[in-house]
Amino acid sequence: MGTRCEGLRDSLSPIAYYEEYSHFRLDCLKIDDNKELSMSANEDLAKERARCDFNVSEITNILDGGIERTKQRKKIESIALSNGKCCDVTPEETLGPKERYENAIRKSCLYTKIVKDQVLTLTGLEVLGSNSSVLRRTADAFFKDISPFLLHLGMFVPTIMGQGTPEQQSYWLPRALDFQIIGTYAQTELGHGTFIRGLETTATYDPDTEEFVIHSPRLTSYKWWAGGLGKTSNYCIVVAQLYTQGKCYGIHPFIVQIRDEDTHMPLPGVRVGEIGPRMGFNTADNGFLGFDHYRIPRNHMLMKNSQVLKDGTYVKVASHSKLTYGTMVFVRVMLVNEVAFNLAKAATIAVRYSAVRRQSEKISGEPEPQIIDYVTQQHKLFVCIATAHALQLSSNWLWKTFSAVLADMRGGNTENLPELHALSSCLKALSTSDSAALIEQCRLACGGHGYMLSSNLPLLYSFVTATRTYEGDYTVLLLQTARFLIKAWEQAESGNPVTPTVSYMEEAVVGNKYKWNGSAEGIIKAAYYVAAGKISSSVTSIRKRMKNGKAFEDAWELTGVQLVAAAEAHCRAVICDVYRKETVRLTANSSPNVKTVMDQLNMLYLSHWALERTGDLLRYTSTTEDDIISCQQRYEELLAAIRPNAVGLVDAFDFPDEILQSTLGAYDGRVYERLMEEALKSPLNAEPVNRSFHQYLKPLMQGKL
Ligand SMILES: CCCCCCC/C=C/C(=O)SCCNC(=O)CCNC(=O)[C@H](O)C(C)(C)COP(=O)(O)OP(=O)(O)OC[C@H]1O[C@@H](n2cnc3c(N)ncnc32)[C@H](O)[C@@H]1OP(=O)(O)O
Ligand SMILES: Cc1cc2nc3c(=O)[nH]c(=O)nc-3n(C[C@H](O)[C@H](O)[C@H](O)COP(=O)(O)OP(=O)(O)OC[C@H]3O[C@@H](n4cnc5c(N)ncnc54)[C@H](O)[C@@H]3O)c2cc1C
Repeated sequence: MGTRCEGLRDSLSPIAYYEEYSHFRLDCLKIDDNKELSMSANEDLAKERARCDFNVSEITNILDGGIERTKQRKKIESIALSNGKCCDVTPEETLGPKERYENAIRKSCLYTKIVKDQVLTLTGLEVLGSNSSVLRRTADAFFKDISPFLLHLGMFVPTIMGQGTPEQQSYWLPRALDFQIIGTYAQTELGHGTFIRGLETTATYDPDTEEFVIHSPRLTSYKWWAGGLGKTSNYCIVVAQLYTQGKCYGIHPFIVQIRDEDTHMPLPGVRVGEIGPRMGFNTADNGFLGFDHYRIPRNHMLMKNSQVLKDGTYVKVASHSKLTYGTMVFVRVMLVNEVAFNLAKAATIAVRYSAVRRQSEKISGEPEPQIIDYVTQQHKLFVCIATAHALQLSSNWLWKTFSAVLADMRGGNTENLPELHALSSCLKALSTSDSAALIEQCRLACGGHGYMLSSNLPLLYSFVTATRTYEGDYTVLLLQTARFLIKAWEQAESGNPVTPTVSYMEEAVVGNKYKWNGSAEGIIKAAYYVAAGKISSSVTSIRKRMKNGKAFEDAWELTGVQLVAAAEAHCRAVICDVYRKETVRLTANSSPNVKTVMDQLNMLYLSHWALERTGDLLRYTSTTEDDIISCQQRYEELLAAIRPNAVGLVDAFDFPDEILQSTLGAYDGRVYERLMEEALKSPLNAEPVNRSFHQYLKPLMQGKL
């Protein structure tokens, strides 16, 4: 295709060039007829699939959580995709902000109707809970960016379920699940996101009318950011400082109607709008919201964990003061799965493209190699596949832990909540941070074409990098985990029992140095020793600072960098451990080749992180330089071993093209054809000469401006 353009620009006048160009456009569109560029799949990809030595669907089933889950997912996908209305004729990224939003609403309604009429009847509510990733995955066939309804099912409904009394649930849930009302979660304000005890919106109880008066006392108290708030939602959860009988009881959740159910006009006393263009999330109408002494009925306070009686008496029901934060914990757990899924998409795009793309010469005069044959490319990409597995399996494990703690709490036992909070915080922080960095690595691995929006890599990045910030910023959440770790260390030091995920401390407090052994179990143990070493160093620093006269808070603050590193190391060890154990468990009955390739990926992940942290290994364990050299050698052997199966491994993620939405990553590998097809949809190609030529360019070029 390149040869058709060569020299055109040099030999033709601009107008002739455009004329020639528009002719060229038609030629391109005729490519299918004259077979100059084939419609058939790329040959290199076909060869890659032929050389794959394991059964791809076996790994698909493992990742889905079993063969039945795969069948159900495929059924749901086929229902959604067979509808045929999910694809945009005009790429959504080429639309203006209003059209983009309107198109997103059109598709959200269409998708919701399919889910309500066809999916829920098939699966029941399970698809909204433990199996919700199926719906999330299918939704990506409809939205390249984000649905304005994301927060409705993602946070509004879960908050009612987690914070509402049974009566409140039976009133609100049927309306919400039937989409008679659409809601969001408005917690963050202009002035405060992280420090939620500092929120400024007030909810003051008036016993005379049995109402709460919701008020935004100043600009910084305006709600800011909630997805779907700007234009879509007519209800929302508002998190506000509760005042009753002259006393403030801290933040509580309220259900607040903000728009008329019929006209959709904002109600009197409510000021609502959209916050303006963002790095991503541009179809999600993130909004602002302010209240002017706006009244809501008393029973719109979500009262499962605490209540305000008719006379204004405050009653604490819950046994743990942080249960109001429950929705955040739930979403943090969900996000680990969410980013694993997006990283798997990026890896699929980059690996397939790297099998199609040929560049440079390894040996003079030889054909250009597929770029996936460069070991540096393998180094960039295979860790992405392995990390997607690691995070997917960790997310399944975290979900099980979450469900168990939730079941305990239903029986009034909150004993394991601190451990769940520490785990969900650090796993959310690390999974989002790793995924964002690796999606960007995938984009870079695709060279210039990765920069095209049609590759889908930039949008995946803009979405996933936001997950590192929202639902608790990376640093802030790791510091939460660090609080738990420091306390656990002190417990272990004094010989008291500690909870399962920190049991490694019991051995480490004795002060042994771990001797490296290159097995999977050995690397995991070394990772735990690194975590223990960093926690111990942090404790020593805090104590030293306190000994020198600092208050605990100051000593803690000054040790912040070490504390974050300690929490990161702890979380990395947990991921390595869970990934290993789950791989062994899930492949126990697999065919030998599946076992081998899953083991290779797992070892690759472990060796990768060992090599990334050689300084820590040398400092906190008895690892030697020779050990590092042999680890590096093993890592390079693993790259070579995985190479023939790389395309098979990303095929196992089983993304239909409609969900992947990428010119570079489609199953058939027709990369260049798709790039050109998408380019031709650019609004700038609708006419040969843009009017700005006559208005500005021509006068400039002819000296008449
Ligand atoms: C797939 C669905 C996609 C949905 C899309 C979502 C779009 C985005 C939505 C949002 O972003 S919504 C807004 C989310 N906002 C946040 O996440 C705010 C982050 N901040 C916090 O969570 C908290 O403020 C804080 C950082 C945890 C601090 O809270 P606080 O100041 O109240 O506590 P501390 O004094 O630091 O700690 C006291 C004590 O409480 C324990 N703790 C804190 N949080 C929890 C919890 N969630 N559960 C259990 N325990 C908790 C903490 O560990 C301390 O314990 P001790 O050390 O004293 O024992
Ligand atoms: C795309 C997107 C969607 C969102 N959707 C919603 C939504 O639907 N509903 C909602 O309520 N909110 C939403 N948010 C808001 C989000 O939850 C907050 O932005 C997030 O919790 C971070 O808070 P912040 O913006 O106040 O950052 P800040 O707290 O101001 O953080 C700024 C910097 O200060 C550092 N910092 C802050 N506190 C500390 C500390 N104690 N110790 C050390 N460092 C600290 C942070 O690490 C960070 O580097 C959304 C945000 C985004 C980007």
